[in-house]
Amino acid sequence: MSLTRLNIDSFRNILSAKLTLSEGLNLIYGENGSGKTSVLEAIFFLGMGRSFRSHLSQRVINNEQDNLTLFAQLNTQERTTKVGLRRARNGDIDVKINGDNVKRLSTLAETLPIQVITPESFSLLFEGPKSRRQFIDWGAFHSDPHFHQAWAKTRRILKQRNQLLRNQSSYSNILFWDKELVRYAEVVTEIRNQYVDSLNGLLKGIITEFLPQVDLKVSFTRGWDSKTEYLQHLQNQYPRDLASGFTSGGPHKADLRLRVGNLPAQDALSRGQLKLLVCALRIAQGKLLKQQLNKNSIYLVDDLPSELDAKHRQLLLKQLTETGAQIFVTAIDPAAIVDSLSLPPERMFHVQQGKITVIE
Ligand SMILES: Nc1ncnc2c1ncn2[C@@H]1O[C@H](COP(=O)(O)OP(=O)(O)OP(=O)(O)O)[C@@H](O)[C@H]1O
Repeated sequence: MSLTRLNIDSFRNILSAKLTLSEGLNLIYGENGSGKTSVLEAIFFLGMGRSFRSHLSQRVINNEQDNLTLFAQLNTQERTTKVGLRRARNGDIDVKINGDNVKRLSTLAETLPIQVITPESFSLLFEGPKSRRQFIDWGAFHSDPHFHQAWAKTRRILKQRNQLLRNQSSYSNILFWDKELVRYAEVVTEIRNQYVDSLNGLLKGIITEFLPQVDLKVSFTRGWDSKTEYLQHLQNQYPRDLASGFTSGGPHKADLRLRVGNLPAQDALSRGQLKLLVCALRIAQGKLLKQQLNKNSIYLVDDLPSELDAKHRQLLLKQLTETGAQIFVTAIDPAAIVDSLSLPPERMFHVQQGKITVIE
């Protein structure tokens, strides 16, 4: 799976670009503020309907325009898919796949499995469990078609339950919802657990190459006491939940634990090593998707050279290219990437003040 064409209109400082892409490595280079990250962000926006940089989608629309439009042609072995997205400043969003309107944005995500590695990816390890949960859920979503609905139901019921708690409802009123909650929470937890298990196998090999001295342990915690059935847990916690107005334990508290020896990974590793760990996790996800569904991810790697020495830059590029995935990397100095590759990148783009030229 790869993007063969990408049209960007009115996205950040890119007014108009029509790009023919390589199915292998695409290098995007240019000065600070030229628009390199915006190209990656546009691809992500097309796949996810949102930005990886800003929660406010209207920020990505060019300041002088009212709408942005993105279009891509996606090739798999079997077919060509055309994906288009238009986002207006008033919040309206139109998504089309092969000319047909698409209602659920998850349809887009299924079509485009995108992996992002940015300098902010460290948040995967630092920013509490939410981003680690999102990491697991990226894989759970792609590896099991039941995940999306079960997780959406779980969140809906949790919201309902919290409302009842805030209304001081008796447990007999809440019990009905708890039984429903348990049904979906078990599906979510089982898929997540299996996913982390499968990932672990692949991760070991990658870590051995990237961080050979590091004794990394990755484990999944489901979000409530490991020895108690969820229904029992909810019942036990009811008085406390009633006082806080919030369901304290459950799949909304699941986490991925990353430990080196006896320490959390972020306390044991340097910044460069953390970057490699994040890359290893993302590469393992891509490899697993390929193994499970024969689907390639698309990698967006912003500012690849930063924090890495030449040897690790080389290793990372080698591992990324070995996934067989389409890769977009940005760098200020193209030599930092070109010199780390045995073959030149398949395509190079130079970005200057939002204008993109292909380097032949
Ligand atoms: N909505 C917008 N409309 C117009 N220009 C914008 C908008 N949002 C951001 N910009 C500008 O777009 C430019 C592109 O920024 P971008 O982050 O893509 O650059 P970059 O090449 O990745 O830079 P760096 O190397 O510093 O990370 C910035 O100069 C920014 O000020």
